[in-house]
Amino acid sequence: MDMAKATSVSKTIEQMVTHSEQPSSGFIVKETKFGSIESSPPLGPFPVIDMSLFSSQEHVGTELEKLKSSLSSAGCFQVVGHGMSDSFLDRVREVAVEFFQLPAEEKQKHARAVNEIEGYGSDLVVSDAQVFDWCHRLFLRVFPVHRRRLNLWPQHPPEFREFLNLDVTVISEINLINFYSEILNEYAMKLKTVTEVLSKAIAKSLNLEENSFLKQFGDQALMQVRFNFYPPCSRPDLVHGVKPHTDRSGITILLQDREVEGLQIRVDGKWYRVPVIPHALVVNLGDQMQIMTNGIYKSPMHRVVTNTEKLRISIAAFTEPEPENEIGPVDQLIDEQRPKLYRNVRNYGAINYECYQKGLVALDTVRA
Ligand SMILES: O=C(O)CCC(=O)C(=O)O
Ligand SMILES: [Fe+2]
Repeated sequence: MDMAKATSVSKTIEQMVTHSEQPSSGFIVKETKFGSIESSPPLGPFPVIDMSLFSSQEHVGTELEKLKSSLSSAGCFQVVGHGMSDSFLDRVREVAVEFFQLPAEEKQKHARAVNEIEGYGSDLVVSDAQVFDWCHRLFLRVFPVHRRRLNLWPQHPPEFREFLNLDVTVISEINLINFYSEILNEYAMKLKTVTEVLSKAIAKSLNLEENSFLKQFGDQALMQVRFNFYPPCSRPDLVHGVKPHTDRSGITILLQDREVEGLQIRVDGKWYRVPVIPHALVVNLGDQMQIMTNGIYKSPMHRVVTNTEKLRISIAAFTEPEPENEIGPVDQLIDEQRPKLYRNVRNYGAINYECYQKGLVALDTVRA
C-alpha cells in the first residue's frame, strides 16, 4: 500500500463528514458473515463487578462468581470501584476529543507511517477487497516505557506531552519520562494496576495461584492504547465503526463514550449492546487469555456500529504478554475432560496480524 492511498482513506472520512455525504463504496459492507448491521439489538448479559469488593472477605466470593460466569460465556463485564475518579475519566475523554478536533494538518504530524501500526490514521490497508471502518484512530504503545515513541504523542492538548522548553536532544530518555505530567501517562499507570488486579482475580476465579497469568504476561508486558473516533454516518446500516473481530490482547479495558452507545458483543451467535455506564470500564478478554485459560474463558467477537447524529469516542487499552514469552494453557486447566486446546506460542501478535491479512481466524491456527 502506498502512502497516497493511506492518506486518501483518512481524508475520505473527513471530507464525507464535512459535506454530509453518503459513505463511498470503500466503506460499504456488502456481505456480513455475522448478521446484518443492527443498531439496536438487546442489551447484553454483562454484569457490573465492583473491584473494590475484591478485598472484602464478605463479598469477594460473589464478585468472583460474577466474573467467572461472565468470562466463561460472554467474555465481557463492566467494572466500577476501579479507583479512578469520575472527573479523571472525563478528562481522559476530553483530551481524546481535543486531539481529534485539531485541524487535519496538525493531526497529520502524528500520522501512522505506511505498514506501521502506531500513530494517527484509518485502517491499515491489507488488501484491495478490504472494506474500511468508519473510524479514525490514534494508536500508541504506552508500556514498556522505553518503547514509547514520543514523537507520535500529541503535544496538543498540552497534557498529552510536556516537553517544557528544554532541549530534548540533551536530556536522557529517563529524564524525558519524568516530564509526562500528562494525562495519558497517568491513565496508563492506573490501567496497569487495574489490569494486574483483574488478572489476579481471574486466576483466583479459576482456583489458580494469583500470579498464574501475570507470570505469562511478564515484567515487560505490552500495553497499547487506541483512541477511537467514530464520526456520525448518514447510513449506519451500511458501515461498521469497527468490523467484527476478537482482540489479540490478553485483557482489553475500554473507556466508552460518556453518552453514545455503539459497542456490540456476540454471545452464542447473537449480537448484544453494551450499555453505557458513564464511569465504568468495559473489560473484555482477548485471544491470548482464551489460550492461557485453555478456552475456558472467552475472547468475544465484537463490533462497533455508528449513528446518524452523534460522534462517538472510545479509548481501548490492550495488554498482552511480552512477545518473546512463550504462552500457553495453564497446566492446572488441562485434564482428561479438557485436553490441551491450544499449543504454546510466542509472539501471538505477529500470528494474529498474518491471519488478518489472509482472512483467517488466528485462534483456529494455534489449536493443539
Ligand atoms: O469503540 C469500541 O467500543 C470498541 C473498539 C474496539 O473494539 C477496538 O478498538 O478493538
Ligand atoms: Fe476490539
